[in-house]
Amino acid sequence: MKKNICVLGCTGSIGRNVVEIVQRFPDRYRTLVLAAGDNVSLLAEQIKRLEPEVVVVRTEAHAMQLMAMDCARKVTVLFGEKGYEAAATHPDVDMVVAAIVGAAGLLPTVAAVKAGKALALANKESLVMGGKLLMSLAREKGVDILPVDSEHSAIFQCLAGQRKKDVAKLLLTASGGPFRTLDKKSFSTIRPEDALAHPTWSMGRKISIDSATLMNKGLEVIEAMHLFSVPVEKIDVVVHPQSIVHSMVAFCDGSVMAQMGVPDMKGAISLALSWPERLPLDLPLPDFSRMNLHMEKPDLERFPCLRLAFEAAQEGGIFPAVLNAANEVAVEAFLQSRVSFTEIPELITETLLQTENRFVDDMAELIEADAAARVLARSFVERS
Ligand SMILES: NC(=O)C1=CN([C@@H]2O[C@H](COP(=O)(O)OP(=O)(O)OC[C@H]3O[C@@H](n4cnc5c(N)ncnc54)[C@H](OP(=O)(O)O)[C@@H]3O)[C@@H](O)[C@H]2O)C=CC1
Ligand SMILES: CC(=O)[C@@H](O)[C@H](O)COP(=O)(O)O
Ligand SMILES: [Mn+2]
Repeated sequence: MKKNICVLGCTGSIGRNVVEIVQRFPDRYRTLVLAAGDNVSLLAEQIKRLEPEVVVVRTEAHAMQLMAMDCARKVTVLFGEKGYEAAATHPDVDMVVAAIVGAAGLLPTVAAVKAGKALALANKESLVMGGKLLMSLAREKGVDILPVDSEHSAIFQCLAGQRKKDVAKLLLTASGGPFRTLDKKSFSTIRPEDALAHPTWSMGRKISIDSATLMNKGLEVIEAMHLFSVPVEKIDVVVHPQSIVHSMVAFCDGSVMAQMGVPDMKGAISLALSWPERLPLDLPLPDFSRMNLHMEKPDLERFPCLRLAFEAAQEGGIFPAVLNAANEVAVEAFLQSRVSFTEIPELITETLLQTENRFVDDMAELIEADAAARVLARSFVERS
């Protein structure tokens, strides 16, 4: 039987890869629901190719624009928060791929879990913000969360068939980003186009900047804590510029398992769609005969975002959500050239310092904390 899929964030870097895989395996998958943000023209193309029943866009104006197009005649067009929720909970959908970027992905992801849908999770921000709540909801609903993030997919694969009590450490690999070897004195002159040029992966704009500051790895540490129920003390980051080892797990007997492959997200995405099966993707194998795999320690002094994320993970409460919100504001401001590269961690630090931490037990409080952190962070952008 075909698996009916809803792709949240179908027009993004992850979403386009999902669409490619679905088109390649039409006997296995059908995209019943496609949810984009603002890219109406790409969504229109995807509608022609995939013939979904339902599509969602961010605004009513986008929905009107789409409905005026020939390709959307037979499609139900929805928009906004209610639209994403309807998409994620559509009764005929078997699996939701959560690939909206940032905090905007939280509510549809929660809706999918509440509706008991299998979840292929790319949107790491939802776990950073509300990991405890989301994971306990998933347990309550018996929902399988299949990680799409390459490191978490790697760890998931290394853990398969292992006993949790035998795990000594999760070792998350980081490429180190485009400035791994750059002198700290030059950091203040980094331009958005320099930071967007990721050395190994092709990804959306926000995550590319996060990789350049190493905040991506910080967010991934928090994501791993929740996904694998492991305390932060059992998670290490290893810089590995070639991005061939996607991550590793060390066990109590000193054995270390690594998952490897070329840096192409189709591997992790297809595994989340097909687990426990594997699809014949024909990706090239890494050329080990020419490779000298390099690993080194992360430099927390040049990349303070990673340190901030470790600290927020240790603090818990609303701090990871505040860190995430401030980071989203800072990255957006950096992309608009309103703050410099070195001001990104400064702005996050200021936001955390001005926030009193507290522990919350519902999503509404978490969203309130996110909103308050954004107001603070934006005020720092205005001042800078
Ligand atoms: N790219 C990668 O290789 C990896 C990504 N991830 C994670 O996956 C997620 C997606 O990343 P990526 O694909 O790179 O991001 P992109 O920026 O390429 O795509 C983001 C997607 O989200 C949609 N979107 C943006 N804002 C909103 C909003 N407010 N409401 C609804 N939809 C919105 C966009 O729509 P539109 O374009 O139509 O406006 C687009 O479809 C992120 O959380 C990222 O951290 C994790 C591992 C690897
Ligand atoms: C592909 C993927 O999973 C990204 O999150 C990737 O890890 C980014 O690279 P960095 O290791 O540079 O953050
Ligand atoms: Mn990753």
